[in-house]
Amino acid sequence: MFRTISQRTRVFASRNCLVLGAPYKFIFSSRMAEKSVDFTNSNNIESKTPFLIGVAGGTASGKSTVCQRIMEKLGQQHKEQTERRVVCISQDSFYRTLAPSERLRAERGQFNFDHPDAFDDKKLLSVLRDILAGKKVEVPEYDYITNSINPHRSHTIYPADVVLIEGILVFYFPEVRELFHMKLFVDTDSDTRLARRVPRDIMERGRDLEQVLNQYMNFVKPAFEEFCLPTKKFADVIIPRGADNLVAIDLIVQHISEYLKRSLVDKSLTAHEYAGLSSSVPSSPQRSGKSGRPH
Ligand SMILES: Nc1ncnc2c1ncn2[C@@H]1O[C@H](COP(=O)(O)OP(=O)(O)O)[C@@H](O)[C@H]1O
Ligand SMILES: O=c1ccn([C@@H]2O[C@H](COP(=O)(O)O)[C@@H](O)[C@H]2O)c(=O)[nH]1
Repeated sequence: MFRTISQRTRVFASRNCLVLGAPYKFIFSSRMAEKSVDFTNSNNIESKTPFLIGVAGGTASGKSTVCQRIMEKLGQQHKEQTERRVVCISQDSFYRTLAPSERLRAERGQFNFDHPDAFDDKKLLSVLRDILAGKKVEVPEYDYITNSINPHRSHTIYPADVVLIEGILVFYFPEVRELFHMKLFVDTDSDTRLARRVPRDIMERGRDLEQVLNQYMNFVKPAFEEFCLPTKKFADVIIPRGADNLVAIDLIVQHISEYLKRSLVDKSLTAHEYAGLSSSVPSSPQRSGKSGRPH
């Protein structure tokens, strides 16, 4: 059911996913591989779809840091935006605009930003579809201090070969989840995540200790258990300890590099065809229609 790629790394493999840990052997599951997305661009010409990688995990698990490490190792971090072959987008850019009453609640720390309803999943879906169609897209910048989209700034995402989308609930919405060619789940224990979130939210997101802890206990922790953690089962690869797991990051980088190399040599290679190269296992639950929402 699994294809053995190398004998160097131990992988704890369940039927449908990998847990990348310490030494033994590296096994690829076809769940990384079975997406078929055929799109045409606005000129009705079939365009090459980028390889879309979803990166989920609890708050402060290290999703952005893992993506940053991947970009660095692929030498993409310091390239001009228009030159990048790998780009990264945050699901936080797709928080929805709050109604005035919700805004007041948010200011008092009484709005649940960890619930799926806090996101504009339709907009996320439409942007991802445009990306898969090879289009240039504008992604809003989210301001955690004002709890709203920054009206003065957005980021242009130019067509790239590989697109990483990171966020707490990127595997929650079935239509979004089904677009990914590869799904990673950053699995960092809750104590470590809270210990990282507290200083981050105080230093970078304009909160005080009491606000951070209240929000965590009232919303973040229960929503993680109800909405985020159940989506771990959709992951192809689970990364314990996040960015500390250099072995896992190297393996993922190796996989992406291979795709980048092959797509340079063979310009007509699609993300799906590449994914198919490592495929030999039956459909994932969502493709065989056995699963919808994760809980
Ligand atoms: N492996 C690590 N060791 C120490 N600090 C880390 C590590 N990974 C992330 N952090 C820090 O923890 C905080 C949250 O990390 P981040 O990558 O932004 O998580 P997420 O994107 O999942 O919210 C940041 O301040 C980051 O610098
Ligand atoms: O206005 C906001 C919007 C979001 N949050 C919190 O952010 C995290 C998600 O971001 P991570 O980088 O994955 O931590 C989520 O847990 C929200 O609670 C916020 O506090 N305020």
